Amino acid sequence: MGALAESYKDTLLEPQHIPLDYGSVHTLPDSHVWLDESNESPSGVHSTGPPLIDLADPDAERLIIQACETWGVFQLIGHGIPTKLMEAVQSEAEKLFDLPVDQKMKALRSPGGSQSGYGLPPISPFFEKLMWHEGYHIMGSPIDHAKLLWPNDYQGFCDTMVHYRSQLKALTEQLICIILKSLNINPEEVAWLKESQGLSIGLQLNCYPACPDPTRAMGIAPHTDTSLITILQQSKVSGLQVFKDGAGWVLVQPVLGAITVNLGDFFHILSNGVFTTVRHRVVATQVRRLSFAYFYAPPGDFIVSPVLSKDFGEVPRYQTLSVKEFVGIKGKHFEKALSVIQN
Ligand SMILES: C=C1C[C@]23C[C@H]1CC[C@H]2[C@@]12CCC[C@@](C)(C(=O)O1)[C@H]2[C@@H]3C(=O)O
Ligand SMILES: O=C(O)CCC(=O)C(=O)O
Ligand SMILES: [Fe+2]
Repeated sequence: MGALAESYKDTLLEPQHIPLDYGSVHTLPDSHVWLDESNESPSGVHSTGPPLIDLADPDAERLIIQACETWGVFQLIGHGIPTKLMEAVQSEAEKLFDLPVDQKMKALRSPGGSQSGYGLPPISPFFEKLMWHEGYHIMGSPIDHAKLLWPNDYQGFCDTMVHYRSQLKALTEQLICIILKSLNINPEEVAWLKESQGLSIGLQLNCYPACPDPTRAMGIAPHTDTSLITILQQSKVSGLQVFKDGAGWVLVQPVLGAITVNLGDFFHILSNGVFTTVRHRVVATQVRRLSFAYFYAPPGDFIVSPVLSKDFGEVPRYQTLSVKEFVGIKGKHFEKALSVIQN
């Protein structure tokens, strides 16, 4: 199923690491109070956000590379993902998160197992407080878990998710080719791009329930993605913020029909630190917000080695290691993982 299935597999999920029955909670419990960390730099919210790029623009490739260097995130239109499909994913996910909590608990992610299923973000054990979040992760076939949720009516959900995943795969690989070429790597020579064998692909459905006290809660704590790139579909409700040096936390304002593209840790290492692995978080909101994140990483045995050149530097800033090894280091050291492998 790929190396990402092993992410955070040794982080200890305690009994409290299960989502609350959010519908029945009307004040923020102490377990979920992050004080005003989620509000630490309100000024940043007013800065201009990451660029909006049209993939059909003749200049798109240059703009994408520029965004990889400066922001590590951009919004994309002209991406070819059908609006109908994006809407279908939204409505299937709504149907899922609308289920009574007892029903959702039947598909609870099992500790030590693969990442699939219902639960809090796997990074939860790194924090003292809990996030105002419930998620559902799909890795490999969605059928087994969906059957637990809807014993007689799982096909529509599964077909939609599988169709969405395959459309996103094609788009993701198109973007990866553009970025690899800028690193002087010939995509034709990258075996996993041609054969798709052993790739790590995960589709995470995120739900941030309506929060009674959003400024003191946290949707998803700051993190970088353990991926090459992540494709994110935000709903109309804003909440995603990215950290930009000099500006602080900057809102990624949802744009109708656009998708958000994040660079993850592996492109940062491959580019010898020139492309940004964007640190981001999600603030809690007064109204429910859904988002869908598609994570793409190379096979576990792929060796990630910084590209060296005049443009990317002649001295490697990071150690060479396999995807699997980095996933292990991330699971242990989380936000410090990149500094652990720094030369
Ligand atoms: C495919 C992936 C990427 C994972 C690990 C594995 C399965 C779940 C993903 C997320 C989804 C929610 C945020 C995050 C930070 C988390 O807690 O779980 C992500 C994490 C990562 O990007 O590291
Ligand atoms: O909800 C969002 O906009 C972002 C979610 C996210 O960062 C993730 O799933 O890794
Ligand atoms: Fe993320």
